[in-house]
Amino acid sequence: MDEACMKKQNWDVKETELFLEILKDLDMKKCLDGRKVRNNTLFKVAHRRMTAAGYHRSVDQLKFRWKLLKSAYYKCKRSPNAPAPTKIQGWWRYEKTMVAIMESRHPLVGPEVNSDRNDEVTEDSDVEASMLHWPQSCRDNNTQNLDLIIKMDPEMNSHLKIGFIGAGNMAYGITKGILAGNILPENILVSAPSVRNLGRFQELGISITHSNVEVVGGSDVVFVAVKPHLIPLVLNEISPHVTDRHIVVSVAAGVTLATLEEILPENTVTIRMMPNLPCMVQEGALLFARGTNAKEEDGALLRSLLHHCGLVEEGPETWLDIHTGLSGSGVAFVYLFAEALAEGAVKMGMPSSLAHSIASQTVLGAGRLLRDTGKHPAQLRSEVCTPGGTTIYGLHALEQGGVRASTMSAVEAATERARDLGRKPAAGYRK
Ligand SMILES: NC(=O)C1=CN([C@@H]2O[C@H](COP(=O)(O)OP(=O)(O)OC[C@H]3O[C@@H](n4cnc5c(N)ncnc54)[C@H](O)[C@@H]3O)[C@@H](O)[C@H]2O)C=CC1
Ligand SMILES: O=C(O)[C@@H]1CCC=N1
Repeated sequence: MDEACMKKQNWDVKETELFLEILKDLDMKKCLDGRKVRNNTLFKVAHRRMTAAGYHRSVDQLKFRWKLLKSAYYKCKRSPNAPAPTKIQGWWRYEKTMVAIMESRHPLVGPEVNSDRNDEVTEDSDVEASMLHWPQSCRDNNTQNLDLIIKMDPEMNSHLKIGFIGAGNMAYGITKGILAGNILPENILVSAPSVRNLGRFQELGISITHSNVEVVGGSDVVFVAVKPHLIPLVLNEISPHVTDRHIVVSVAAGVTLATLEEILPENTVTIRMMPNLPCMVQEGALLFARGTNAKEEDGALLRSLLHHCGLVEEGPETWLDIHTGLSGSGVAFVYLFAEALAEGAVKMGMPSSLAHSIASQTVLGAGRLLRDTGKHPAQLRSEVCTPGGTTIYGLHALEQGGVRASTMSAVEAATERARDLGRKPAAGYRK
């Protein structure tokens, strides 16, 4: 719906009631102490929920409506016997919910907040002035912010429509992680040119299509999960259909935000992300960087959507290629090591299947201990090494084989390759 059309439409009772229920449900009282950007997050969540329910209002329109409602509330509070406020038709229908929202304010709210008592507004009032505020306590800690957002709205993403362009291993891994959260399969749509990879998505109850454009038309968050050399082709195809409703997330190795932004319409919210395959079992390691138009709340939304995939971190774009070497590809380096461990045991006489299952459990156990204790790997290594014992003999052999240097070189080579793909996306990339 275009903006001019939206502006002309008056709010009806059902729409206003839904809006207030959403604000009440989002526990607005927690957001009332002084931060514009947090406030935007709340209205953005409300916007997405309203859209999912079929009401197409912009974030600014929601803020303005809230401001009028708040103004009416204060008028009534000051003069209970005065005639009903005229700015909100049928005010009496909303009064109870407004009281419930306004009078359950969070104890953190300071005097600054009460300045909104002066909100005597007209239709021409400055929308920005109606900003709500977030608690000071969640200002500088991303994880805490995320937790708060999710806590505020455990259903935050449940109405979001998620699309995948490309139905390969990575799309499948991320999908499995997302489904472990509160997204239902019917809210996901996946496209690929052939049916070859789509069957396993169907088995999860996910809708499939051969049309990338259909995916964009039916999604709020669009993951582009095709091989890097196909990114320009796919983005050029979907570009005319991308709007400000969308967050476009590319997971393609090497492909830069600049490339995404160059092809997609101006102002598109883009995010570049590097996941890894263990998303499939909710043990992924994901790093993302936001594009020029992606706001902090877009990052928060992505984190909350993906937090069942595993560790989700945000960083500068320059780290994305490094993360590709460390973790995107690093998973394969660990598999190679696991395979070699098992082969060593086979060489010494153990049956292959037992050797492989013990190798995988060894990698899993070592990884969990490393992550859960937070200890440096060298510390844990020393805890395994008895002086003159077996481990130090084995470690010596590994060092003689240059395992440390070759592992570092592997991360370096994969990082450089990702950088190279970013410089010339089609260079030597094979399907
Ligand atoms: N496999 C991995 O472990 C990781 C992969 N990535 C990235 O994820 C992306 C996808 O990689 P994989 O899933 O491994 O590849 P894949 O080859 O398993 O999947 C690619 C998918 O794209 C589909 N496709 C091809 N042309 C298309 C088009 N024009 N429109 C829509 N779909 C099309 C294919 O049919 C296939 O389903 C790559 O860019 C890669 O760099 C990132 C991190 C880890
Ligand atoms: O090998 C690749 O290019 C992709 C990116 C990271 C893992 N797999």
